[in-house]
Amino acid sequence: MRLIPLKDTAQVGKWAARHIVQRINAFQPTAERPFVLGLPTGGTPLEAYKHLIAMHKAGEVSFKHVITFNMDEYVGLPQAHPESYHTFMYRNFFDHVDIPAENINLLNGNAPDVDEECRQYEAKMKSYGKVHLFMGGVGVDGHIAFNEPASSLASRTRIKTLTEETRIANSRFFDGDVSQVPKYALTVGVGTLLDAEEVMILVTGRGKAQALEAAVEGCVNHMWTISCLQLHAKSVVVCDEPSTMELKVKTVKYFRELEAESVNSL
Ligand SMILES: O=P(O)(O)OC[C@H]1O[C@](O)(CO)[C@@H](O)[C@@H]1O
Repeated sequence: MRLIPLKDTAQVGKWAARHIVQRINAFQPTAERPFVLGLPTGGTPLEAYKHLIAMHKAGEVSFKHVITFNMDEYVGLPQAHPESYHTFMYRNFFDHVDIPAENINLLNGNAPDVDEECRQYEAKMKSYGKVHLFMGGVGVDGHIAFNEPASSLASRTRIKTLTEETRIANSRFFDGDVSQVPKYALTVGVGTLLDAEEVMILVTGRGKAQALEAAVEGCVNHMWTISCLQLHAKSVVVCDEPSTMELKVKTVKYFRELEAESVNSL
């Protein structure tokens, strides 16, 4: 695992965007051989999306031959709802870059048969071979995508019940009213994420400190599904200073020295 200890949210977003752009450009995608990118929603990746848009507008990257798969979507929320992950993605990213509509994949939380929807999503992902890079965030309770505590570390895309903690955390997007936050979501599984060639997780804010500790210093455990990163051959965690509050000083120092070149390049 790589841990990139940065100062603040702005640096985390910039580092993440630059990493994605480097990966896409090094891959030299074409229509026949597209780059497959997994994407999250939430407050954490907003800075990364802003930087990706800026880099696109500066001519540094094209998304013409990039296929995207989003991590998750609420169940039962109309697609056009301002807080659906569908709306989020178009508003914060897709509407501002050159990605063709047919390259965008989002789970349909209103599908008449959600199990079939999830099966088809996995099958479509597999049809491209693999996801080359999956970007994600982490929940306060350590969930990765919407794999809440005690999700199987072998899980695939499926419907999940959201915990009260997650619904309270996300109520900030629903006028602070928990009752408006959907109770269920469709989400890629932990196993789905582990199949990606590379997983990059962004962690910002004091509220995520315990989750970061579980990811980096804890044991692999289904109660903190973020800890699955320790099983991945190529995972990178990009974090800000407040989120490192629960890590040992020596852990942060170790990674700061190890990643000095990368951190100082910002
Ligand atoms: O970035 P936020 O808003 O704290 O959200 C955290 C988490 O919520 C989810 O976005 C739900 O998809 C998680 O995957 C994400 O990491």
